[in-house]
Amino acid sequence: MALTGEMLIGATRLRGTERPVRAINPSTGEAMEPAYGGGTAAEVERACALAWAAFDTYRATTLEQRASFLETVAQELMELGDELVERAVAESGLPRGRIEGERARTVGQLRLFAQVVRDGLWLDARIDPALPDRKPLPRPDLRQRQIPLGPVAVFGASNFPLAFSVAGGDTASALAAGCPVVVKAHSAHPGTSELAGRAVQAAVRKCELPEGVFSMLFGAGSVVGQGLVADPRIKAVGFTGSRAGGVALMKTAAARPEPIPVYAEMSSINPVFLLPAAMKARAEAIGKAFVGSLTMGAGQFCTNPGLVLAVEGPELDRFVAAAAEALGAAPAATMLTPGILKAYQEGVERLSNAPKVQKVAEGLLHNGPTQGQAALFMTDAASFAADPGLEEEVFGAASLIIRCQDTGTMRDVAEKLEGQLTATLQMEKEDVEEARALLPVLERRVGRILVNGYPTGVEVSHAMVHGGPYPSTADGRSTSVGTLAIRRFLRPVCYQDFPAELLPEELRDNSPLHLLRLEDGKPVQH
Ligand SMILES: NC(=O)c1ccc[n+]([C@@H]2O[C@H](COP(=O)([O-])OP(=O)(O)OC[C@H]3O[C@@H](n4cnc5c(N)ncnc54)[C@H](O)[C@@H]3O)[C@@H](O)[C@H]2O)c1
Ligand SMILES: O=CCCC(=O)C(=O)O
Repeated sequence: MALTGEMLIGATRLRGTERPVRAINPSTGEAMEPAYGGGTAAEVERACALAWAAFDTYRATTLEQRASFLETVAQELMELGDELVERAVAESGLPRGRIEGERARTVGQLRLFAQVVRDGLWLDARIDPALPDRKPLPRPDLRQRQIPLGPVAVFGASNFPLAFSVAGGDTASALAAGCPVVVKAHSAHPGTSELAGRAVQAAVRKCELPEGVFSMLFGAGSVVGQGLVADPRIKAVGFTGSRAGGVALMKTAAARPEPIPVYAEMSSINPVFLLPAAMKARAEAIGKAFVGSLTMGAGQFCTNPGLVLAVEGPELDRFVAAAAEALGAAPAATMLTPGILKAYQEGVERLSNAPKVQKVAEGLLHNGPTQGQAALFMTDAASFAADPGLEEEVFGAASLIIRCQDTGTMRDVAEKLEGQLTATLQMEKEDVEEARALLPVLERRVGRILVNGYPTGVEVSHAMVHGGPYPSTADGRSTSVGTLAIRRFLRPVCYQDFPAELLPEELRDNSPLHLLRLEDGKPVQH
């Protein structure tokens, strides 16, 4: 498919007139064709108007129609074949195997949401039958279901050009909920975005849905991004990126005459707690595996383990020696964009110059135009507490070890950490009491707690939580990965004393949908 450099507004394609961007191949430094002109307020207006016009028709689609639409998007993505993979590799600098895995994850999550839509549990149908004879007051007939919020603005993320981008998790969950989507494509991978966007556009056409179910705009965050979030027809936002970007969108959304939810996934340093018996038993193995997780994808994961806590002593020395050896052999890796490399280098510089922080290892020297060199630092708990800057995410393969006097100090540090996506415990049976004591602190601070694993590599499933308290996300009550992500784009409506013919199918006494419903407080399968 020839790339055109055009935006997708409903069923049409349109060249943007604002300053064009070209993708830079980060492996070679070369600018790639075609140029992508940016959108203006007029295109934001058109995409939002179409999305709003499509909303009532789209949300009225049957469960089967909507599920089959999601499956068609997955199919269209797969039919792009190698072209999608090659373009994503070229635009991101990520290896082919990683992009192929990401494509499988992307189509897998679309198909998983299709199953979720079909089973209808997300409608959360509830019926409290009328109690006309109840004293002192009768109870009315009350029936509740979830409905979609309305059009959603989705910001493609730079670091997952497929799974967190145009047809990624935010788009899949919003479409599953019944919300039209307007994507603000990320300028780092415009060609990948065009291909994925055209796959979604083709699926809309094939499934005979209203054209406004999906649009995709290129352009500046200040024009297209801000314009979308401020538009009164947009009712929610999905975002993965920088803390500054996410916070700017939260402010715009909160300042609207009608504020809307922003589900922004921003910054997390994902602490790893090395408990004493685990360190005694396998400090070297932990050190080596930790470096594998730290350097995966040039460290450009929001789940990257950027902080390690352990009790000082010979076991920690063994861990540091093993990690330093592994890191010392880690090749420099291509980062997504020159801007992301620069931010990473500045972060490493900041840690290198911080008083009481010691560099314990660095990866192999870079030899490409956009390559980042891994780095490992160490400090003590008091110095960490004294310098809030040490807690800032360094997006890339850099991590900071905190030497603690004892496990109580590890808990004290945990207690003061900002909200995180994940926390990891490396532990043995003998560490159970220490882990038990840490658990309440971690539950208050993070969205996912892992034992004897590493946080990178998020499973797309029903029980997954990829979220956490601020600033890891804007709203810690949600997840952006896994089927629970659909809830972000829904809200409950209650129908009181409705005649049967006016009720939605899922709430009728003899519903043809055969859903599991909560009837008078009890689950009933029809
Ligand atoms: N935690 C994570 O998962 C994660 C992922 C990617 C990037 N980052 C961080 O973000 C930095 C920059 O990377 P990036 O370009 O991917 O993220 P970014 O936040 O700068 O941009 C993401 C998207 O948001 C838009 N945007 C940014 N600021 C905006 C604003 N004020 N108003 C409206 N729209 C705005 C951009 O145009 C882009 O489309 C990285 O160096 C890294 O620190 C973090
Ligand atoms: O970068 C954010 C997402 C991380 C992720 O999905 C993973 O670790 O698999």
